[in-house]
Amino acid sequence: MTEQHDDVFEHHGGFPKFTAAEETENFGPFVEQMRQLQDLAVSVAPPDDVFGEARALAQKLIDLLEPYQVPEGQQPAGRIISLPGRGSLLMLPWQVERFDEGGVRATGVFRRFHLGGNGAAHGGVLPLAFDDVFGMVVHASGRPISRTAFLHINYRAVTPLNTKLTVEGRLDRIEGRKSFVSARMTDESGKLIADCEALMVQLLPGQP
Ligand SMILES: CCCCCCCC/C=C\CCCCCCCC(=O)SCCNC(=O)CCNC(=O)[C@H](O)C(C)(C)COP(=O)(O)OP(=O)(O)OC[C@H]1O[C@@H](n2cnc3c(N)ncnc32)[C@H](O)[C@@H]1OP(=O)(O)O
Repeated sequence: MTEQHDDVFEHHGGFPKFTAAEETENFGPFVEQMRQLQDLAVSVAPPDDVFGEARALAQKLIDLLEPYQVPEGQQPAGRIISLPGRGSLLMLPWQVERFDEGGVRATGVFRRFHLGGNGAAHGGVLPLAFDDVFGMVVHASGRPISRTAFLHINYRAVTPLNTKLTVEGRLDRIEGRKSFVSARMTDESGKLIADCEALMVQLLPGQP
């Protein structure tokens, strides 16, 4: 943690105390355009001079945005719960539909960017989806921010791309610092795609 962080944030455990950010006119559409670019970057095969043009345009974007970097917790990305993936490019572009003590439900699709093989989502993106939902489950149930100690996934069926899926997660039980959580990923017919159990451990003061 830098001195700058200490000035700006109240801490709990090793995490800064995050606050929600306001949605603005251009940020959400910008994130969606960046996602479209990610999908295209992994799915196009143009002549090399087209990549040359793309590089030049990308460099313009980098030059435009680079002066505006801020410390963790001050950027809108990841802090706007009304946006898919809370506006974070790392998170899946899913929309939170329920966020309360009874649990968290998010719906969305895996896109071309998430392709593993043979038209299915990469197995590594499912833990990302579940882990983020569990972070929100802990937050929504009023528990202190915790870190994932273990996360166990059962892949029950091939995970399709471009198909609306739902993840529902909840807090099952609490033992001191330990929150035991579970979640299910289903398709619109209710078919189980994957289920997951995890242990989230509340951080002690000073723990990173
Ligand atoms: C923003 C605002 C606007 C919108 C609102 C949105 C809100 C959204 C909020 C947020 C969403 C996003 C949040 C994302 C969250 C993601 C979380 C992560 O992915 S964190 C990264 C991955 N995880 C790590 O890096 C952990 C690394 N490990 C550790 O740091 C330690 O191992 C830790 C803290 C987990 C435990 O270590 P110790 O030393 O503090 O404690 P010990 O004594 O080892 O464990 C405590 C108890 O837990 C059990 N335990 C620990 N690990 C276990 C394991 N792997 N399996 C079983 N039991 C385990 C132990 O046996 C012990 O149990 P006994 O108290 O004895 O009963």
